[in-house]
Amino acid sequence: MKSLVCSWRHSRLLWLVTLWLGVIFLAGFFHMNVNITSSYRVWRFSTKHLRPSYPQTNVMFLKTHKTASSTVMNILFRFAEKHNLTLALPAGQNHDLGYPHRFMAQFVEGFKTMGQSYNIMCNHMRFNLPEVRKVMPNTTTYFSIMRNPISLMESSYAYYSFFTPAFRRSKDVNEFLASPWTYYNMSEYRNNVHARNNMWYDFGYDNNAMDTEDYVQHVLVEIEQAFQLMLLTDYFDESMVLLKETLGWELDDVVYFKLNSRSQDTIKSMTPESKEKVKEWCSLDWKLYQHFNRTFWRRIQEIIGLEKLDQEVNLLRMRQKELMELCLLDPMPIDKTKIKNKKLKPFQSGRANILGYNLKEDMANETLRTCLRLITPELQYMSYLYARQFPEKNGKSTAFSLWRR
Ligand SMILES: Nc1ncnc2c1ncn2[C@@H]1O[C@H](COP(=O)(O)OS(=O)(=O)O)[C@@H](OP(=O)(O)O)[C@H]1O
Repeated sequence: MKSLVCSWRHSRLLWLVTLWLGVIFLAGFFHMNVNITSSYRVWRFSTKHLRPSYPQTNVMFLKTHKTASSTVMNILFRFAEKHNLTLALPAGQNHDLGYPHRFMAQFVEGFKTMGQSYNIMCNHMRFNLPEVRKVMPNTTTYFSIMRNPISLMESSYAYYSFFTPAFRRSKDVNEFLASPWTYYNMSEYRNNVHARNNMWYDFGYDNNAMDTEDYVQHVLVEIEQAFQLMLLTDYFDESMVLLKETLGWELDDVVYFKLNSRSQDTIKSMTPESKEKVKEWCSLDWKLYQHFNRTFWRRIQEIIGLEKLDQEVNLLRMRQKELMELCLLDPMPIDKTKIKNKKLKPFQSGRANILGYNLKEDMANETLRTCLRLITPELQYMSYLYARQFPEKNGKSTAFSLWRR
């Protein structure tokens, strides 16, 4: 009897131990599963950093203001033409996607009938992810560009000197920055977006918000989740190499001529005090820029490393030089008054004297097309592409028959 009880106790103990081991095993399994899932996420994320095996054609570029974004836009327009892609262009006579209002899907020409069948979106907008997602396919790569807020402020001041009330009231950028609250009125909110934390605003956030650690952290995380790549104006050529690698594009796809640049006499030198003041006055942009400057260089290390980056940048510059020699009459961008073909004059604004180009004469047809695409200012290029994509609609007011000769 004792042995029976004993063996019964034994088997109960055995059963309990088995159950216990089972529980530990299952817990371990689930724990491992969680780890597998999270490392899978990390793995999946990091494969995004590898060069895709075929060129990505679904691309959303948030065109921030005064950040070399028109040069990037020209690259995207040329790529769209080369691959016969569909652009998400501003509806009707508009030249941007509803800026300074938050983007809405209906700001895109043809959205109601075309739904998510666009490939490239790159006009100015105030970013609004849920609405952008209604227009762009799920496979879209999102990227944008940021500039050091100090030089950005100087550029914005010149370009928006008449448009932005805070700038209009001050004599120059140094006077404005010496006492910004004297000129900046919160009630003129939307007209003043270029005067304070303009990048923060373009990404869809409140450019007058309180700069607190939690808030900034929250926004940085949101932007990182929405955008796969952040470029830097201040390292434009390095950015082009990174863009080409991220999208699986060719070198020629990202070769460019600098667009929307200013004459030297409209560039104001900023005092050391003004430069320091920008970091405080635009502290949200300053933090944004610092953060994405760090992620930019980390990404360079991950994808190509500094040595290969140098080689690629050299190749890009050599090809750029080659094309400049092939296409351009003058070795540098020229004053607007010297542009022979008035249809190629870039849009002028404020105190900025925006430069342009003259093409060499007597080029063969195909070369002429290549060169024209490289120097065509954004409004003219957009009008041309709009007319091509929507031949049944009235063209945009700046429509030129550049390619019909
Ligand atoms: N490749 C390259 N590298 C560095 N900087 C460049 C490049 N292309 C354009 N730019 C400079 O970008 C400024 C114009 O920016 P945007 O085209 O974004 O302006 S706009 O918002 O579309 O009006 C304008 O800056 P400022 O000259 O300081 O005003 C351009 O000179």
